[in-house]
Amino acid sequence: MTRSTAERAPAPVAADAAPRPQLQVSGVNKTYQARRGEVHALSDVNLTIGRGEFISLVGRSGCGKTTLLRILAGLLPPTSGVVEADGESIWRNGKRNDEAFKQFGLVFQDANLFPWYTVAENVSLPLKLRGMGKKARLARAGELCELVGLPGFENAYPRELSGGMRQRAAIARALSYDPTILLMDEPFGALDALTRDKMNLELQNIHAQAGATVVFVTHSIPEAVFLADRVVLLTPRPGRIRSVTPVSLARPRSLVTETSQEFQDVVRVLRSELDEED
Ligand SMILES: Nc1ncnc2c1ncn2[C@@H]1O[C@H](COP(=O)(O)OP(=O)(O)OP(=O)(O)O)[C@@H](O)[C@H]1O
Repeated sequence: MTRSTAERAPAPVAADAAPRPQLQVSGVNKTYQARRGEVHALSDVNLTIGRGEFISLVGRSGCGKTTLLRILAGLLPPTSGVVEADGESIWRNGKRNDEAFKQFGLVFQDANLFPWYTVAENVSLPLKLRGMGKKARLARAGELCELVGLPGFENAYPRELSGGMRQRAAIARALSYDPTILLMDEPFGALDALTRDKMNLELQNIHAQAGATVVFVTHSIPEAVFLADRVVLLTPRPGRIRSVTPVSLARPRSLVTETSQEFQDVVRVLRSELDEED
């Protein structure tokens, strides 16, 4: 296992070298103006994310995970620094580049489904907003329900679904317009342990099929390691990248993977890094 600390933005590459990374975070800082004074939430964050890569973001409460994800998601401007998707800057002078954000899908801890819409209507809502006709978008919703493990629930209402099923519908909705980048903020944080295990297995399959790049925020180190190609550990006050740990466990991973020595070694290293902060 090779590891790097506080990854820096790479040097520019020649035109004929490897393709450009999908997401590039360079020198990002974020300071909030709070009543108790300034909060330096992120300090000099540098990260390069490849196409199709699965990145888990972990760290103690308050280390800036959500702040970083919200900056990537176009919901919060950085105080300084650059974020690029496919070489396009997604923030310009504090203003969002809406064109660049069309390729992003977002999933949060709360599924945020509209209770008066069926699953299919919720899942296909982004397609409606993009002007797709009803027949085509409901057909697409059917495919997505299949993909996320909700076949036969197209006409159910959110109140008829379990928490895990609602999160599946939220993932299907985020995938409806084929985003190339999926940003997920503790999507399974409110689920019980067994459902969470199941959702992790399914997310792995969805990621393999949809091929999107994923940035996944979690408090759970085992969950982070199970899902990720690389785990990014943030430390607080101010939030900065402490380490980037590649996870080379073979895919597809199963629950048996978690009993392997390699899995447990990676989890132990990350836990001990967190403990060093105490
Ligand atoms: N709107 C805000 N105004 C002022 N300070 C904020 C605001 N949002 C976050 N912060 C502060 O910025 C820091 C990073 O917060 P953030 O929510 O990004 O951390 P986190 O790692 O996602 O935490 P958690 O794991 O608890 O969700 C914290 O010190 C937090 O108090």
